[in-house]
Amino acid sequence: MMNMGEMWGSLGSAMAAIMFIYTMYQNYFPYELRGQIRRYTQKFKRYFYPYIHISFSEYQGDSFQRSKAYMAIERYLDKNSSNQARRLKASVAQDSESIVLSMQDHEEVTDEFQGIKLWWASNQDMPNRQSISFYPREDEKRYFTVSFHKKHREVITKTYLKHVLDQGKEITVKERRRKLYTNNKSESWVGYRRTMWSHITFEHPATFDTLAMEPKKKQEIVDDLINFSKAKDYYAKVGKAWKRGYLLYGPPGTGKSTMIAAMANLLNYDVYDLELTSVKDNTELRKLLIDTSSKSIIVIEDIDCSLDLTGQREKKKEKSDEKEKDDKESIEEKMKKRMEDKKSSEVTLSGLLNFIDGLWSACGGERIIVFTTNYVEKLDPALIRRGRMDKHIELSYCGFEAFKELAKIYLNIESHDLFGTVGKMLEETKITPADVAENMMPKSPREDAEYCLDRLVKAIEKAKEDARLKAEEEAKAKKEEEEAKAKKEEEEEEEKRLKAEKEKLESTGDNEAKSTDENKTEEAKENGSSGHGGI
Ligand SMILES: Nc1ncnc2c1ncn2[C@@H]1O[C@H](COP(=O)(O)OP(=O)(O)OP(=O)(O)O)[C@@H](O)[C@H]1O
Ligand SMILES: [Mg+2]
Repeated sequence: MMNMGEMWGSLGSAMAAIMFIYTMYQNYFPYELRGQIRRYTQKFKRYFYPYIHISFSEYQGDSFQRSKAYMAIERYLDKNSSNQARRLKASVAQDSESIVLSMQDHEEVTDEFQGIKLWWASNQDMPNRQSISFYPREDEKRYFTVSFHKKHREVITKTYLKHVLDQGKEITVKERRRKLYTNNKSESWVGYRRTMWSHITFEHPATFDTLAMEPKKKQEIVDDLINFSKAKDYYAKVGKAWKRGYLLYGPPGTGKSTMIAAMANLLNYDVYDLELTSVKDNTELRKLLIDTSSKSIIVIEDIDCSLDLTGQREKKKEKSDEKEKDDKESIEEKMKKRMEDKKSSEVTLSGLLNFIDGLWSACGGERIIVFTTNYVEKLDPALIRRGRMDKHIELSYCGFEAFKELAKIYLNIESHDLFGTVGKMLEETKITPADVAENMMPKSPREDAEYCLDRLVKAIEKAKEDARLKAEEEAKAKKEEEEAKAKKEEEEEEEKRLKAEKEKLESTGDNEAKSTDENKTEEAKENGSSGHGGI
């Protein structure tokens, strides 16, 4: 029989032996073999325990891209494992500024779902050191394994894994830096890297809080957007592609572009600013569309100028530009330019309609399409019918409600003696929120609320006066035009009258001459016959 002291002694030696083996294992055992050992231990375990293991590789098949599922699981586990795993690695995730902690290879963490316990392990297959590989994936075969009891197979495969992927994707979207894309001319689409779209980080500060418009209308738009972003299942149920079209229309400076930025910031979407004039034809348009990512806003600004159906602004501009260049450009150059212009404008209305609601637009899902225009009445009704452009939003001149919001944003005030005056003036005068904002923005610390409001009052007075003068000028021009028209009509009338008179005179002159001739002939006849008769 061992006494207590001996027992503690042998326990201590056993512990020391284990510690020794562990240290040897950690320090001297070849790293390459450790993974193998772990694998065999796992195999052994699997033999005895009724567990199911599902693994997700970092690279799938021949693809050079990391598997989306692997990346989603990585982000999901990062969030859930960093307080469980002991060995973590830190990195800066792509498109994100924050440091991401993720579990090291061969670490294991647990997760729980609807009361079911699961084990996630991150594994790495040992690289074959004998061969040198060009591709990273050949060298580092990483994969995640999830293990669970086989009685939960149904729940895990059908619900849990979807939950993990969705959550992972959501985390990625939340943490990423959003991008603002613009389309390149198709000449740069070839080569090693396809560059249909160029991008920069999207950092527009506009939000719906800083966008001044009638609060009720604003809330309605915000609700509409949030509703859309959460309605994946609803869209699937009713058999519609998960996209929504918004038409923003109104005069320049009323906040259309600002609203797009606010939409992107609200929903955390990327923005694709599509310049239609640099798209060659409908096929290119389709290619551009399928190269956009999900959770994005595709914007076509000034749609009335982009297509051939209208095109006032662009054409006017081109005409005046052309006039200036007229002397400098040779005829050949002009011809060449015209040919190019023609070539570059082959996007048709039907092409655009297909772009919006054709089959391709359903690929990828969760997209918002926004058109902006200053002249809604010029657009083809087919383009803006509901279903294509589901929501029409008018952004108009600054009303009192919008003014109050701007005063709060720019001057941090909710009331002032001058509010009444401004309110009354805004009812009578058309001034854009851009002008109101500009006048209310303090340009130096000395410019307080009173000073800025005073400046605004003067600006509205000036706008009113300008509008009055413009109206007067227009009325004068109209009157002059009408007078000129009336005068011209009068002159034409007079001319007609004179012509008719002349014709009448001529015809009477002719008749008289004719009748004189006839009389003479008659007389001659008579004389002749009497003469003859007299012989
Ligand atoms: N409703 C608004 N609330 C807050 N700021 C506004 C609003 N409307 C315009 N602004 C300000 O005016 C500036 C111009 O607005 P924006 O570019 O959005 O006008 P727009 O309607 O897109 O004009 P355009 O038709 O010429 O493109 C913005 O920088 C913004 O600060
Ligand atoms: Mg704009």
